[in-house]
Amino acid sequence: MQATLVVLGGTGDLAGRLLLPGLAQLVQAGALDGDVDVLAVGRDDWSEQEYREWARTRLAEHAGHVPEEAQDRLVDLLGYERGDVTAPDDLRRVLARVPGRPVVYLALPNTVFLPTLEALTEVELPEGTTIAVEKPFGRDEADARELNAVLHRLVPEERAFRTDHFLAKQTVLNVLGLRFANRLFEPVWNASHVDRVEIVFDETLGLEGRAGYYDTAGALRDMLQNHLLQQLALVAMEPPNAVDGASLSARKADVLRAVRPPADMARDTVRGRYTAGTVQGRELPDYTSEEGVDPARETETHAEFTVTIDNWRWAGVPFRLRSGKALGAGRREIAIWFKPVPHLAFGDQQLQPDVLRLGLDPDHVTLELNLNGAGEPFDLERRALDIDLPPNDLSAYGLLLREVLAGDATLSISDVEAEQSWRIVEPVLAAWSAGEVPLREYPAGSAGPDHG
Ligand SMILES: NC(=O)C1=CN([C@@H]2O[C@H](COP(=O)(O)OP(=O)(O)OC[C@H]3O[C@@H](n4cnc5c(N)ncnc54)[C@H](OP(=O)(O)O)[C@@H]3O)[C@@H](O)[C@H]2O)C=CC1
Ligand SMILES: O=C1O[C@H](COP(=O)(O)O)[C@@H](O)[C@H](O)[C@H]1O
Repeated sequence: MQATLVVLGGTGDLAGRLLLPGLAQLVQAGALDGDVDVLAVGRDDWSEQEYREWARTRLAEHAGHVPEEAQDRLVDLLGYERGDVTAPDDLRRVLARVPGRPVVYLALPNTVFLPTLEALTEVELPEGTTIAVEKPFGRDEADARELNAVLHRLVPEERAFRTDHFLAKQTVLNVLGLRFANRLFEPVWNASHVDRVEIVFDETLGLEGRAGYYDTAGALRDMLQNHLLQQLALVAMEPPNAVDGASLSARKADVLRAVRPPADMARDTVRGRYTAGTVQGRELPDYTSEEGVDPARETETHAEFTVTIDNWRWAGVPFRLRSGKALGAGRREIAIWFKPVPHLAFGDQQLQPDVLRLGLDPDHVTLELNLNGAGEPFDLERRALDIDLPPNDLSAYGLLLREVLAGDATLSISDVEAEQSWRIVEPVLAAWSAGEVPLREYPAGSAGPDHG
């Protein structure tokens, strides 16, 4: 059946930088042929032609790898409607233009999700409507509960998608293959053998003109509440009986329920904000002087916390999650640090324990081991087994959009997962807004805030 992807927030950064390029890849792969068109909704007073010009420029900038002919075919599929997505009359007018099944995609700031979904309750939705909501799913746990309640009034859970494009990244998907398609790792994947887990996504990018969304979100809500906790869930969950939406969501929800929020906020959490500096040759201004930023909000651009998991498999193992913007190096990985051997028969050599690193962008797996070195046979050396993962044909957003359009929830987050993730983050938000943890400044281009 013909579907129309209705992108609410169709003039935003996400739409231009990631959704349109993902769609162009799907056009090139023949995955949209004749079945899907796209209707963008924004507040700019643009004609369809003007929107198409904007889209063409964004595609030239961000989809250079997709042949121009496929970009042109996507541009031909694009429609545009001006409207306020929180106004039922505007939404009614937009949906009246949609032939067939609408797939309504909320590419909006998280503060606009609730008024938009409430406005949709006043519109008669066509049979088979799907609704996809970006991350972070709301502002806090109460907001997420309310969003879930409204969403369930609009569509059944199987047609409600809470998207998280990290679930469509090669390395993140590969956590499943590595853990559950190999015999090797699962027997040591527990507190008896694992010392600690780090999930790090450091970015060299700064604000990039996104104050409208980011300055009221901050790094904790933008990255840790969703992308990083989802990675934790995949690393720590019990084996699913199948790789499908229902099984994965159930296992992820179980482990998220068992996560104990940071115990001591001053010790277990770090928040930081970048000042002016140079990142890989590019000058970045102080975050507070970026257009649209209100310094009084004290928005963090770097967030870090350590949690433990109250279950048999993981009791006592710290999971450290960290993400920041404008950092000097883009360390992006899940690192599983194993415990030292119980007895080292090689004299007093000081050895690092084994570590398994699952690297993101570029995607690779590295297993660092202690092995015989050159020269003296029993002088051990650190060696790495390194595997580059082949790039996916589709970007994370290409894959995610394909799944959403097909109604496949494998890469979606369930209502429970969204609420549980807020339950974990909420005490940190409360402690930070009560000033219990200092906001540490770090120069753009540095390694991040000094933990003091
Ligand atoms: N940008 C990114 O790299 C990524 C973003 N995301 C998620 O995507 C979502 C959007 O982020 P992003 O695109 O960066 O934010 P932007 O601020 O760039 O875009 C938000 C869009 O929503 C529109 N909008 C806001 N309120 C209304 C309204 N009442 N009626 C109509 N349109 C409205 C804005 O229009 P206007 O310009 O008129 O304000 C703008 O087009 C967020 O939830 C974010 O977490 C997820 C992954 C990556
Ligand atoms: O969701 C988001 O993700 C991006 C990082 O993901 P990437 O795939 O673009 O590397 C982050 O920059 C952004 O702030 C956040 O909203």
